[in-house]
Amino acid sequence: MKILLLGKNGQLGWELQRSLAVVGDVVALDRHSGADLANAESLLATVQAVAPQVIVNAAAYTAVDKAESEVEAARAINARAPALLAIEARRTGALLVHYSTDYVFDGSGDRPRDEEAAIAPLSVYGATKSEGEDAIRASGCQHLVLRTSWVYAARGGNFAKTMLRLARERDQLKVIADQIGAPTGADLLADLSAHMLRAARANPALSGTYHAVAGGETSWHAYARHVIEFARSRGVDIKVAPDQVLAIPTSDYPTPATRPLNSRMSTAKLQQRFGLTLPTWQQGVDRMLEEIL
Ligand SMILES: NC(=O)C1=CN([C@@H]2O[C@H](COP(=O)(O)OP(=O)(O)OC[C@H]3O[C@@H](n4cnc5c(N)ncnc54)[C@H](OP(=O)(O)O)[C@@H]3O)[C@@H](O)[C@H]2O)C=CC1
Ligand SMILES: Cc1cn([C@H]2C[C@H](O)[C@@H](COP(=O)(O)OP(=O)(O)O[C@H]3O[C@@H](C)C(=O)[C@@H](O)[C@H]3O)O2)c(=O)[nH]c1=O
Ligand SMILES: [Mg+2]
Repeated sequence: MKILLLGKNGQLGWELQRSLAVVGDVVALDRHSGADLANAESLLATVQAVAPQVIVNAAAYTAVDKAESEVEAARAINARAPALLAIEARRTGALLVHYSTDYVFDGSGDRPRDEEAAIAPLSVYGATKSEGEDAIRASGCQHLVLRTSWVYAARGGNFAKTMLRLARERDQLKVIADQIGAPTGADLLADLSAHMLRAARANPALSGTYHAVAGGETSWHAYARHVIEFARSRGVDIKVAPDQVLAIPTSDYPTPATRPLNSRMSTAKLQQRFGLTLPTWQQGVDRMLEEIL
C-alpha cells in the first residue's frame, strides 16, 4: 500500500512518519518537495505522480490569530487544498485521512459535543477548517476526518512549550481558565491514524468524521500549572512562583481570533467503531515533558 503523507514536518506529520512506516510505503513530502498546499496545480500533479492508495494530510494553516488577517492563505491551505485532495481521492478510490479542530464549534454550553453537533466557527481558522471538512464529506471520497484539539508534541511549537519558556523568564503568568478542552498528543493522534486507516481500508463503512482527543478535560490555566509544576519537580529552574500563575477569564486576554469556551468533544463514536482506547491527557503530556526536559 502506498501512502502519501503531506505536511511531514509539522507536529503531527513528524509523528505520522513513524506511525505510518509499518502500514505501507510512505512518500512523505512538505511544501518544499512538491506538496505546497497553496499551489493547487503542483499539488495535483504530485498526487497524480505518486498515485497513492491513501493520502494523509497533516499540513494546515495553524496560526489562529494570524489567519484573521491572512484569510486567503488560510482558505487556500485549509479549505481549497483538502477539497482538491478529496476530488482526486474520489476519482482514484484512495482513502483520504484529514484532521480538523475543536475550533469549528462555537463552544457554547458545557457538555461534550458529538460528531453530529452543529458547526459554527468563531474564527477564520475555524471557518476555513470547517470548509475543508465539508468539502471532503461532499466529495463522496472514502475518508477519515479526525477532529482533535490542543495538539502538542516533543517536536514543534505548542502551548506547553510556550508556558515552560515563560515560566523560566517571568515572575508572573496570566492564563485563561474558562476555555475547557483536552490537550492531545501528536504521537497519540498518529498512532490512532495508523490503526484507523488500516481498519477503514478493510471496511469502507468506517469512512466518516470522528472526534479524536485524549481522555479527561482541563483549562489552559490548569494545563499550564500542570506543565510548570512537573518541570519544577524535575529540577528545572522555574522563575514563576506557583501562586503567580494566575487564572484569568477570556475577556482579560484579548486576541485577534475568538476561541471557543467549551472545546469538550465526545470520543464515544471512535471508541465504539474502532475498539480503540483514548488515554488521559496527563499520560501523554507527562511523557512528552519527560522527553523534552
Ligand atoms: N496544533 C493544534 O493545536 C491543533 C491542530 N489541529 C489540526 O491538526 C493538523 C496538524 O496540526 P499540527 O501538526 O499541530 O500543526 P503544525 O503547525 O505543527 O504543522 C502544520 C504543518 O503544515 C505545514 N504547512 C503550512 N502551510 C503549508 C503549505 N502551504 N503547504 C504545505 N505544508 C504547509 C507546515 O509547514 P511549515 O513548517 O513549512 O510552515 C507544518 O509542517 C492540522 O490539520 C491542524 O489544523 C487540530 C486541533 C489542534
Ligand atoms: C501565551 C498565552 C496564551 N493564553 C491563552 C490564549 C489561548 O486562549 C490559549 C492557548 O494559546 P495558543 O496560542 O496555544 O492557542 P491556539 O493557537 O489558539 O491553539 C489552538 O491551535 C489550533 C491550531 C487548534 O486547532 C486548537 O485546538 C488550539 O490548539 O491560551 C493565555 O491565557 N496566556 C498566555 O500567556
Ligand atoms: Mg497556536
